[in-house]
Amino acid sequence: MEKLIEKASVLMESLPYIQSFYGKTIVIKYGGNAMVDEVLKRNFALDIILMKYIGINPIIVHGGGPQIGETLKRMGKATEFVDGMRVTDRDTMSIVEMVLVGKVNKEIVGLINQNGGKAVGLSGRDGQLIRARKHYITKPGPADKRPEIIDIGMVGVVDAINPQVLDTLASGDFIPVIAPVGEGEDGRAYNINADFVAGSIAAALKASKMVLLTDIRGVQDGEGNLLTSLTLPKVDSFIADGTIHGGMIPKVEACRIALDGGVNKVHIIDGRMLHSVLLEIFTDTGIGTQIVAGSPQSG
Ligand SMILES: Nc1ncnc2c1ncn2[C@@H]1O[C@H](COP(=O)(O)OP(=O)(O)O)[C@@H](O)[C@H]1O
Ligand SMILES: CC(=O)N[C@@H](CCC(=O)OP(=O)(O)O)C(=O)O
Repeated sequence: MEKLIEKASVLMESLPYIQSFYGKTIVIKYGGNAMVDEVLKRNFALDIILMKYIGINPIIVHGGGPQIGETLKRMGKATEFVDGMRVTDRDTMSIVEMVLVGKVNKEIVGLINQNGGKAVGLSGRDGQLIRARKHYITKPGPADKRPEIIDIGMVGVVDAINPQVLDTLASGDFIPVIAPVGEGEDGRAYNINADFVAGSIAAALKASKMVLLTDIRGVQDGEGNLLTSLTLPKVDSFIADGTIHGGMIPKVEACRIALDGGVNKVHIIDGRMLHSVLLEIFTDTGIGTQIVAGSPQSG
């Protein structure tokens, strides 16, 4: 009996959160490194279905970096990253699109639909959802020289988001699942880091929350301690001293884009933990790292 009462109190703990998120949009970025095994993937799908059934509007943006890497390796194609971005020549771009749109996207859509949800897969090229422009990396040159500009091929940054297609899907009770491929003015496909896509979509929709699922507990300090809350000025100093590096940089930058765009709350959490999305959204304690705007003084 006590166990049953315990169950009821767990449900009750979620009531204020269900009330406050009812009818609201939450953008969830599902990183390729968090798609570890079949049980995790199925439970991620179930979490999203539950959110939808209780009246939240979840929007999924997925990655697939490791999955792209595996396919490129099988095809004997080398891959290189500059500042966390995959150098993407024309051949690589068609493989990126094939893996993200044709494989990873369809797998997530399939899992949600098999378990009773209504998911629709999209790439940023569908319904002009993501307009991209070419991304160049700029490195400071020697004191008296101009900065060095590095061309990394068909890598894009988000130029504009057209949320019309997402609004249409939400009004039909569908769950949009978005692959991070955008289309340029030249009509070509561009490979965009999925964190940036999530941040830009959350900002365009003025989402109530954005949650980035990754393969680590959250942002850690130099000693490896989990930081439960972090301000943007502190993020800047952690990037400057190298505490935040590699794949964590696009995540915190995506949080900045979302916060600047009016998103209320942004979180980086461990997607390898079962039901991590639900724990973040529906419990008093939450998990992972919350990033807040903060003032330069507040650290
Ligand atoms: N300060 C930091 N705190 C936590 N992780 C960090 C930090 N700096 C760099 N990282 C790295 O960022 C990684 C997450 O980025 P990434 O592997 O690109 O994830 P995803 O595939 O989910 O997008 C972590 O596994 C970790 O190695
Ligand atoms: C430009 C760039 O690097 N794009 C990424 C897109 C996929 C992605 O972001 O996947 P994760 O979230 O799983 O890392 C890539 O090619 O790997």
